[in-house]
Amino acid sequence: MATTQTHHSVHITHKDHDLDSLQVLPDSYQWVQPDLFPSLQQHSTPLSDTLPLIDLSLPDAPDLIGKALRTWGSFQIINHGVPLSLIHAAQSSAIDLFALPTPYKLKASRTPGTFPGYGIARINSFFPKRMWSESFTIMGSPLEHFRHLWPHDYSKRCDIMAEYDRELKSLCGRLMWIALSELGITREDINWAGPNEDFKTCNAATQLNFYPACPDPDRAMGLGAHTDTTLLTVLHQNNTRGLQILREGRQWVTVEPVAGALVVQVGDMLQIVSNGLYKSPFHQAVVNRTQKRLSVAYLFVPPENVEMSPHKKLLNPTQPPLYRPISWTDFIRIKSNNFDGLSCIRVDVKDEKQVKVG
Ligand SMILES: C=C1C[C@]23C[C@@]1(O)CC[C@H]2[C@@]12CCC[C@@](C)(C(=O)O1)[C@H]2[C@@H]3C(=O)O
Ligand SMILES: O=C(O)CCC(=O)C(=O)O
Ligand SMILES: [Fe+2]
Repeated sequence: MATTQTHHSVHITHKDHDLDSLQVLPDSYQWVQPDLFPSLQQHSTPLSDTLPLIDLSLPDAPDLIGKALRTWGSFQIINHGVPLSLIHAAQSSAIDLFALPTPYKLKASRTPGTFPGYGIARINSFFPKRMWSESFTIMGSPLEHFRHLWPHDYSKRCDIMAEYDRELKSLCGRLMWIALSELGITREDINWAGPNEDFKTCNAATQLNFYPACPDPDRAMGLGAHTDTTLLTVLHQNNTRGLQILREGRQWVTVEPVAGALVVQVGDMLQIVSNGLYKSPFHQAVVNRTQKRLSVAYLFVPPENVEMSPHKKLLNPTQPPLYRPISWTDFIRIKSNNFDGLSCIRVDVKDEKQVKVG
C-alpha cells in the first residue's frame, strides 16, 4: 500500500474492461490486501458483533447513537423519515445508469481534476490493483451529465436526485446535532451550522456505486479499505451483502442489509471536530459471484472554506487537540495525494505544547 498517490488514473477510458463481460478475473484485478491492518492476522478469536441497528423514532435513539459513534463510528437506522419510495427511485435510476452501454456512460465521464460524473473511485489511485466497481458522482445538479445519458428522459431523474439531496441533507442535519449533543456541544457552540442552525450551508455529493457480479469474488475487491473524508456518510445498500466495517482495527464485520435501513458512518472531518472521540471507520466493499450490488452513498461535508478543528469544549490540558485546524478544500487536496490524510494534520507531541487549549 502506498501512502502517496502512485497507481491508476481514476478515469475510465475505452481501453478499460467492461466488467460485466468478463468470465475470468484479469491479473490487473487480482486484489492484494494492503498490509495496513497487521492485527487482522494476529487475533484468532472472532468478535461476533453486529453493527447496531437503531430506531431513530424512539426516545433512546440519541443515547444509542452516541454509544455507537464512540465504539463503531457507525450504525444503521430505521424510521429515519426518508421516504422509501424516494430511496427506491434513486436506486432504480442508478441501476438504469450502470446498465447503459459503456460508450454512453463514457459520454458522462469525469473530466480530469473534477469529481462529478462517471468513472472509478478516487482511491483507486492508491492501490496497485484495480477495483471491481464503477461509480457515478453527483455534486449539485447532474443535468449536464444526465442529458447525455438519457436525452429524452433526464428531467424526471434530475428531480429525483434533487429530492434525494434535500431529504438526505435534512437527515444529516438532524444526525449532526445528535452526534454533537452527545459530546455536550450545543447550538451556541457551533458557528458553521448556517442561519437556521440546520447545516444547510454544508455541501454534499451523492455517489452511486455499482459492483457487477464477479467470476472470482474471493480474489477481487469492489472498493478497497478506506475512510471517508466527510463529516458523515449515509449509505443505502441494495439487498446484497458487501459492505464491511473494520471493528477495533482487527476484524471485518459485514453490515447485513436491512430493508429500508440507512448505514451512517463517521467521516474524517467529524473525527477532527470530535478530537478523535468519534473515529471514521475503515470500510470496504467485497463482491459476489452471482449478484450485482448497488449502493447509494450520501457524502455530507463541511462548508468549503470554514476551518474545522477539534471543538474547544472537548479540550483540556490532558486532552490536547489531536489535529490542526483545516478547511474541507485543503483537506481534500491533502487526501488526493495521501491515503492517510489524518496523519498529515495530526499535531505531534512537540507541537501539542505550543497549541493553546481552551
Ligand atoms: C465528497 C466527496 C467524498 C469523496 C470525494 C468527494 O469529493 C466525492 C467522491 C467521494 C468518494 C466516494 C467513494 C469513496 C471515496 C473515498 C472516493 O474515492 O470518492 C469518497 C471521497 C472521500 O470521502 O474522500
Ligand atoms: O458500497 C458500499 O457499501 C461502500 C461505498 C463506500 O464506501 C463509499 O461510497 O464511500
Ligand atoms: Fe466509503
